[in-house]
Amino acid sequence: MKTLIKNGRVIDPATKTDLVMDLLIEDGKIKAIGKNLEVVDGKEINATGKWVVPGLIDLHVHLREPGFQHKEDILTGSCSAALGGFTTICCMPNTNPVIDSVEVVEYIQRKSVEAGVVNVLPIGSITKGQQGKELINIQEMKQAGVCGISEDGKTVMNKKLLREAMVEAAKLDLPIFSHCEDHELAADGVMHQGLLADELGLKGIPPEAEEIITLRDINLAKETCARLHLCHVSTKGAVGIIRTAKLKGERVTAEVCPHHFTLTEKAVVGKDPNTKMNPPLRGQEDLEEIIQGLKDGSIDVIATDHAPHHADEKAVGFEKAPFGIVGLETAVALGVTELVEKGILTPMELIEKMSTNPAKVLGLMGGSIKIGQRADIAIIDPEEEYQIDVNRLASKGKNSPFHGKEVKGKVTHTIVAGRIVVEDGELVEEIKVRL
Ligand SMILES: NC(=O)N[C@@H](CC(=O)O)C(=O)O
Ligand SMILES: [Zn+2]
Ligand SMILES: [Zn+2]
Repeated sequence: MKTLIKNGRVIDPATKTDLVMDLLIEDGKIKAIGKNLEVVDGKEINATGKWVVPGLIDLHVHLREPGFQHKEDILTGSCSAALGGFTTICCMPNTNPVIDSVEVVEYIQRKSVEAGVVNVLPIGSITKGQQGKELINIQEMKQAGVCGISEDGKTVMNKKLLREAMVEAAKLDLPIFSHCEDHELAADGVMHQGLLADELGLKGIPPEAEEIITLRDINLAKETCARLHLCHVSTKGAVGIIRTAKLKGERVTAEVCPHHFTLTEKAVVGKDPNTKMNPPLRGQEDLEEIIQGLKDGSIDVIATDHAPHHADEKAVGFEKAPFGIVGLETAVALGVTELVEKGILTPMELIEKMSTNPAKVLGLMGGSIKIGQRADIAIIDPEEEYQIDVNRLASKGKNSPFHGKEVKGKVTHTIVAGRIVVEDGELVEEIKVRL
């Protein structure tokens, strides 16, 4: 099977390539890159005016299976990822059962291979059942194939236990994905703490809840030589802490989510439960610092924190609704619209944060376009304008604050190991029929 992508703007941050070229895929691998390539017995994709980029990698996805398939399952989540241009996704362990055993890791691996859409890499929990009491068997989980460990949704509040986990993870060279939230300070807050929360009569989550744990985890990682990756950074102070740590040469990486560089707490005014997520939408100064962090490299990665919930679960009012919004199918559009169009990041910098840097965090090949490598590729039309419509998402979750938003930038093709899974902005027929 051969596929020739003609005349696309090939953007590869790994080799600093940004040139209009052709790309030939053969037997699942990148066979050639250059001008005027031809194929006699294959498929041709006209990519004129489009970006041809390494398949996007999302370090932060909630697939909800096992246990919460009414919110999402491995197949629908994988389809949502493919439509978003992602060829590899890492799934968080807050499932039921939690990803704390080899059986659950193998279940997810089997189901994602059966789904056959994108690469799915499970993230193990740090403690058994995410109960914060007893460490999982990290070595056994690494052997089973987890790409990292995380307590996402929670923080390991016991510092000694976390330190032990870091020591073990460092030995195994396994990254720790840290959800930074001091449980006592965040308590029963539902939005960013401040004047607006007071006005709306809603309990606030103070920025210090994130910053104290960010600092704690950086300190522990420094001492244990653990590979620390900070999830969904949302505050000005946290960006500052990360910047300082990096200046001191500490080995820490950090991600932000599209909603945190697009919206502020002002979006919460109508108390739409689809503006409720953890960490919450913050203030204008926080958003500006996140953008500065993206620009100056303090923030390495853009991850979605795709957190689907059922409409009925969200329809119980802002205060009671669960935290989380979907993100896989809107990330590229928000990146193009909010960052590239506004001159904050170049197209190459955007792709670096959505593919090359996530691959580095995982210590994986990929995140680049090199001859001989597995052909995980996305094609993006940066000029296509449209309105986000949650009813068209492949995800079971329709919980997005971006319904109706005018955006620019659409994923037209996603190719996983040489196989086209998304074509002209839609899942290919053989996958669609299984939904
Ligand atoms: N981000 C969220 O608001 N929710 C996530 C948990 C998390 O990422 O902390 C979820 O699992 O729903
Ligand atoms: Zn989290
Ligand atoms: Zn999460």
